Amino acid sequence: MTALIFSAAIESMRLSLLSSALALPMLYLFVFNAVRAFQRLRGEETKPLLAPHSMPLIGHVQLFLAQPAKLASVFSAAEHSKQIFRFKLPFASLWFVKGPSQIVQIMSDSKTFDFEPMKNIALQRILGLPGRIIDLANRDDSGVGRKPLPASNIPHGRRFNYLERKTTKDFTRPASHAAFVDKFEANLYDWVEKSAIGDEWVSYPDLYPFIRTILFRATTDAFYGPQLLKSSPYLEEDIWKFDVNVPFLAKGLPGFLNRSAKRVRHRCTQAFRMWRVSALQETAEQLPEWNEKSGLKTTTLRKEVFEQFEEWDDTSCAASDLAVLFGLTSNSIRASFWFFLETLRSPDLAGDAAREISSVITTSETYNSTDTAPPRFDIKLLVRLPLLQSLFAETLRMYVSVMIVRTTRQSCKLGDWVVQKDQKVMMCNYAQHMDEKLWNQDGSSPHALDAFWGRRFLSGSETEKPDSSPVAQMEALADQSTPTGPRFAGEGLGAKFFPFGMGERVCPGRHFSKIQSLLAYALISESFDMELLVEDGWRPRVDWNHFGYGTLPPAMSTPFRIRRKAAAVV
Ligand code: HEM
Repeated sequence: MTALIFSAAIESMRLSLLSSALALPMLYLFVFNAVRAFQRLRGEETKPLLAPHSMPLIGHVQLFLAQPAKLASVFSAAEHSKQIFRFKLPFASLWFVKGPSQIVQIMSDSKTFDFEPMKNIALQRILGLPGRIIDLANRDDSGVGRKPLPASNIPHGRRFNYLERKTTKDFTRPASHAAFVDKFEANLYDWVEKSAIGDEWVSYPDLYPFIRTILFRATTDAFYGPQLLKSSPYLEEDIWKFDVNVPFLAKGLPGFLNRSAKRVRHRCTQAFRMWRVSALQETAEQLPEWNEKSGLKTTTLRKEVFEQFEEWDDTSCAASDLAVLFGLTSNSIRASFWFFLETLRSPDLAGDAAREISSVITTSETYNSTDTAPPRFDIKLLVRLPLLQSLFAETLRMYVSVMIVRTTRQSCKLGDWVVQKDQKVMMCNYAQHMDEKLWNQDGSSPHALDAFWGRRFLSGSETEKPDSSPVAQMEALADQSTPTGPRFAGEGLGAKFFPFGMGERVCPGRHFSKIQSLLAYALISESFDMELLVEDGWRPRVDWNHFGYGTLPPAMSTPFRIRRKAAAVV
């Protein structure tokens, strides 16, 4: 009996303990739901909707680390009218911004939305720079504008982010850019003239490495001068190995999972270390815009900035040079590959592109292997040709994917939401470029966004009704050079189309990138016949492992054949 009473007492104690243990979370849940319901009623919910595919405990980790194609489709499918979604990652939540006006707000307000996460991914993870340099960059809260941000106390000489960026961007100064383009053009012509390809067809297994080699050498020699690749001929191969490893490095995964990633990065850095010793001897003041030893002035200006900061040693400077070479070549050369591929795939586009190109040739002879030089182009007019610009823009729309991340420096309002300080927000240009509701509002366009349509960025073309709005008529009157015919309409599209980012951090290489693709296509297609050896309509799959890190590379080879154009019959 006693035992029964005792066990009944124990049972009742257990139940009361259990119920009080349950009561607390239930009370919490009740209060939480009541607060949320109240906030919802007042339109003040504190967190945006969770994105799909979150898993218990690990949230969206798997999606970000191992399912890039699925991530791309989640980004693209998210409705922009809902503005913001939330991804759960360990120790952090990431707000993914889809609303066009919120994207414009973030990109144009660098006082509130700090570039720091992008810098940290690049310096710490991708380049593996030591902590003292990351601290230097992170302690500098003065922004990258000429005027430091009002809240900052950093002395001018310690404004590392501003000084480094200013000297790197020196290549966009008109005189420097002109020297860069001149050299790039000369290097391309040199390749055309010296190439062993004759007037018999030669087959190649893959168009991507073919274009890559031509453009990598022409671009790198133009920026750094020819000494860099001469002293380290293996750098070209290594940089593309490094390129393959960038997604791995950027994710911050443990090194033992991929030992070759750091090895290749080390070899690339060593190449720059060697080059710096012999190339960067003079002061920028003594140098012309371009010289054989160190290329553009920017390479020496950057060295001079690094010398002002004791945190930077030789290896770190060399790693930073590697970052510039990577920025200069990776995204834009891949874009050039897709430009060639998509244009050559369509006889209709290739034919119209050839007609446009012939209108900006400045030399009269048609090129052939024996008696005349390759044609010359008016580059200023070339980059304004409507169809060529549309082809380039459509290439970027289809193949560029950059995850752009910022952190809030202070709490602020973003659309319907209040964002707390230190919240990471992310946008992805690919998600906007593939959003049917943004591009095809009334659902009437026959041109799906997952198919390349080279005339998408033309207005007033035969494929579209001419734009007869008063604004279009005013523009046509003002632009006497193209009074009729299609016009390029790919600028000022805001958050619908921003392959190069926007605002203060817009890509400084965007003009060069366009020149690179258009000039390379014009010169090579005018000098050689090229044919893809693939079935009609075929195109290589993209390599989704690079989703979010720039222009997507192809995951398959594209065989093709090429021969020098036959002599013109006079
Ligand atoms: C198709 C080619 C390219 C694409 C799609 C591309 C894309 C981008 C994007 C989206 C950003 C902005 C990132 C952000 O806002 O967080 C950026 C920044 C940058 N890009 Fe490019 N880029 C290309 C070519 C180039 C080239 C040729 C260079 C030449 C050096 C270059 C150098 C840079 C640099 C230095 C920055 C950082 C700017 C800063 O610190 O404010 N890019 N790029």
